Amino acid sequence: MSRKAKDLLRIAVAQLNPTVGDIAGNLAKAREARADAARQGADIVLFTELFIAGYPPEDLVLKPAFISACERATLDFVKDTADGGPGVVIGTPLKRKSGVHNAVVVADGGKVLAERFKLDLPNYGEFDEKRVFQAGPDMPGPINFRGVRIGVPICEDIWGDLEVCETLAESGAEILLVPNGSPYYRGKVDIRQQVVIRQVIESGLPILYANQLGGQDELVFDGASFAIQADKSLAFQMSQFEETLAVTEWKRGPEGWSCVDGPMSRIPEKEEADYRACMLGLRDYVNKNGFKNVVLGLSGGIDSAICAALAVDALGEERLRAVMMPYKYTSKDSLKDAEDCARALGCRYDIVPIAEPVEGFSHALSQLFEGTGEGITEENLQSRARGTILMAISNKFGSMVVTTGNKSEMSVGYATLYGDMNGGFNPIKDLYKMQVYALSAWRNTTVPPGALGPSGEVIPQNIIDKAPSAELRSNQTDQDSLPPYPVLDDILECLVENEMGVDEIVARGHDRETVHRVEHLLYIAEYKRRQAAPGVKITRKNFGRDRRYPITNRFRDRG
Ligand SMILES: Nc1ncnc2c1ncn2[C@@H]1O[C@H](COP(=O)(O)OP(=O)(O)OC[C@H]2O[C@@H]([n+]3cccc(C(=O)O)c3)[C@H](O)[C@@H]2O)[C@@H](O)[C@H]1O
Ligand SMILES: Nc1ncnc2c1ncn2[C@@H]1O[C@H](COP(=O)(O)OP(=O)(O)OP(=O)(O)O)[C@@H](O)[C@H]1O
Ligand SMILES: NC(=O)CC[C@H](N)C(=O)O
Repeated sequence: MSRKAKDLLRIAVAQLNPTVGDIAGNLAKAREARADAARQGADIVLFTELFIAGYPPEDLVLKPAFISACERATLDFVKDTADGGPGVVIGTPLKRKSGVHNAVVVADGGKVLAERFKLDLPNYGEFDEKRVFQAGPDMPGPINFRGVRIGVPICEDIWGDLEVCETLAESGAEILLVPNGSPYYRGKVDIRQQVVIRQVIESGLPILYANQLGGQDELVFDGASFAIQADKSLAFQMSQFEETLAVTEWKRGPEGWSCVDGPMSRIPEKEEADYRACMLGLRDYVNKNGFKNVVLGLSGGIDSAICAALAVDALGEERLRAVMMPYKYTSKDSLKDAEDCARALGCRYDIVPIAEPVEGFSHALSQLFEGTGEGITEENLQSRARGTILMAISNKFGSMVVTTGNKSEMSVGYATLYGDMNGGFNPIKDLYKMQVYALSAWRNTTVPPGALGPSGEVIPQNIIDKAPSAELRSNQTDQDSLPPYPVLDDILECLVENEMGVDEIVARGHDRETVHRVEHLLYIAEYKRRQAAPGVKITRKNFGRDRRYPITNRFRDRG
């Protein structure tokens, strides 16, 4: 085993997929990774933020039993390092006199070399760390690891203004190892690199950034760990969306440490990245919650088609059951498109007509509803019959219902509560309709790495080309009720992601009345979103923790 580490250091980066709360499983994963790193001659293994607990543990941190179990597992892992193999930098919550901390333990030779506490607790967007953790009381100093002074800032410590990296450099650190739990949103890889480059400039030190992998409820941790040399160049790049361990080699020269060997993986472009995030988020939600398979309503429309493709890619064709539930408004085209889609994907396809349940409800209500005209109530009964059938299949076979509302629909409430909104998880909840089209067209030409589905046109072109329709009455299209999707999506992005004012949106060329209407629909659909299934976060601002609007809300922007 290499002990000559003064001028040469082999650092293994464990970009692994822990499960929140599975302390024993996470410890086993850490052990396996360390054994692998040892075989590859590593001196030290860098794990990601709170690896033993899984990130983010949220209010589990408030449970003393959870905290002590994490510390016990961490100390077991520390003992392992007595074998003379690699040392470790491992994240765990720790309760100390100063409170419960988001911490890192650095260990070698069977002993704890140092504990470090996160100073900057993120408390915005999806993060709530001030709720459960105490910030570290002191600026951290470097840790002597086999003669090398390493600094260990923890995730947000490199994002804020606390100058943790600079202070570490001033107190003699030679290299910075940063464990992260940094969730995906579109374009995040570039943002992280800019953040790290800024810290490299301020500290003059090379920075190794290790990120978690995997889905955790609404969040997807995309890995893509990397390092930036002291000269600001990219030293190595690990793959995105893949669980992997890489051993990197670092040399000490007259100018300090530099990375001389490490992987240089490709980072996917926009559509591929979003698609793979949705796929990984769905896969981990289903697997980590113990579902053997999933079920969805396949209508012949684009939303359910892309969800079916994502489910097959995430889980394999044998784990998806697609159900067409026709009624008198279902067109021949829809029947054919749904069947073609299921056939192209190779999944199970069943047809369960809903005429009987819908007419049964109508019959049961006929006296009560006497003298009223037909309208949205009758339309929603179709949707609720479908939702009930899917939940029955779920109960009978243990399949989780995948729900299929895109972000445009979820924004304006264009979905039926206890109907098509039924379901456990929504892989496209944070994709606007136009993005659903873009990703569908992209998937028809490309099978992403890690996808279990087939190649070719898995979403029949007719589904992409035809006008979207809920088919709840004759000749209905979405555009009867909503502005054209390119217009709607742009207005929504302005309102939701950018919090823009109505005047500003109108100045982009939108009709004022349309903007007011969309704003109103967005506000009055809050009650639906509060009852909606969770789904994968893809944008900077999703409808989960990122956006917390009141349901009861009379504010309207009238300039
Ligand atoms: N602030 C509030 N807090 C709590 N509850 C509130 C509420 N406002 C209304 N409600 C309740 O919500 C009910 C209305 O919501 P809901 O029953 O969902 O019905 P609603 O939103 O009126 O209608 C569903 C809409 O989704 C559209 N759509 C589009 C695409 C597909 C599908 C499909 O189903 O396949 C449907 C459909 O065309 C229609 O415009 C009210 O009757 C009231 O009980
Ligand atoms: N005939 C049907 N058979 C099975 N499921 C259906 C049927 N109609 C609607 N659904 C379910 O309800 C969901 C909502 O319908 P919606 O019309 O919004 O989406 P879509 O049909 O997938 O796409 P599009 O809006 O492009 O037509 C569908 O995605 C599907 O899961
Ligand atoms: N876990 C953290 O502290 C992450 C915060 C950081 N801003 C990120 O998104 O990467």
